[in-house]
Amino acid sequence: MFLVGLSGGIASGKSSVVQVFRDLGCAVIDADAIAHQVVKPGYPAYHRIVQAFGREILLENGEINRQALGSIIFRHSEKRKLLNAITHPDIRKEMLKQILKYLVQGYRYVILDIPLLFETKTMLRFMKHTVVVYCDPQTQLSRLMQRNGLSREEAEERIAAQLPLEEKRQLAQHILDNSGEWEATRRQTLHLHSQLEDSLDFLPLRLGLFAGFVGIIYLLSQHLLL
Ligand SMILES: CC(C)(COP(=O)(O)OP(=O)(O)OC[C@H]1O[C@@H](n2cnc3c(N)ncnc32)[C@H](O)[C@@H]1O)[C@@H](O)C(=O)NCCC(=O)NCCS
Ligand SMILES: Nc1ncnc2c1ncn2[C@@H]1O[C@H](COP(=O)(O)OP(=O)(O)OP(=O)(O)O)[C@@H](O)[C@H]1O
Repeated sequence: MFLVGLSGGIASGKSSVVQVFRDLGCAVIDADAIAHQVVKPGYPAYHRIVQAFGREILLENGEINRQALGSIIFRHSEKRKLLNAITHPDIRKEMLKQILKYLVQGYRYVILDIPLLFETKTMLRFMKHTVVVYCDPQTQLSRLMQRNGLSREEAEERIAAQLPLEEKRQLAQHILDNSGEWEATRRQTLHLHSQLEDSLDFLPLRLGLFAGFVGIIYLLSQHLLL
């Protein structure tokens, strides 16, 4: 089994692309969804976050108010580092569990949607392929403002909390350009999917060729000996 690390910038279109892979039946691990899971009441990270950020970041039902926490951590880099230090080890453990689950289920590859893949680098070395979902800066800003109902300043703050998308683009093996119409991105995603599928055939093909070669040598040797 091999791992495919998929990343991008905030609101560049990662979740939309990942949905295409899901629809194709691929195994997908979503780091954002795991980040939401490991901070639920009762989980160890929940208590550490309440200790560090105070009860004012809680909703009435006791759950973490992610909107409130987000507005703190995207504004203050030291708070962001603190939240990352609390949550990232638990996120990594859960990702590892899910990788093992997919391995046992017999999937040949798993797509990991990790927004901070290139920032933290921890998971990077395990990826056979890396993919960046890119869009131009203006498109990213306007999609983020629209989706989250943010002012320009707030959206710029969130974009600045990550490595520039242009830099991520330079670091990835595969780029999906999501600056334009969705249909164009969907087509690129389908093409990438077939490339990944093809790379699956590589090992069985090599084994097949090797077995064929051994077989021919055997037959030739039998023929020559007779
Ligand atoms: C800040 C939080 C509370 C905001 O929650 P919310 O539901 O509003 O947003 P969501 O989780 O869907 O994240 C949206 C996007 O924000 C960006 N983002 C999230 N956390 C961070 C971070 N620590 N640094 C930079 N960008 C981040 C990512 O691009 C992500 O895709 C939440 O994202 C969080 O707990 N983040 C810390 C854990 C983390 O690093 N998650 C990223 C995946 S590893
Ligand atoms: N090609 C496109 N054309 C128009 N809108 C798009 C396109 N691709 C994505 N969007 C919209 O842009 C927004 C961001 O997309 P999406 O949620 O997939 O990004 P993301 O990278 O997963 O975001 P995050 O980093 O916050 O998790 C969504 O509202 C989505 O519907």
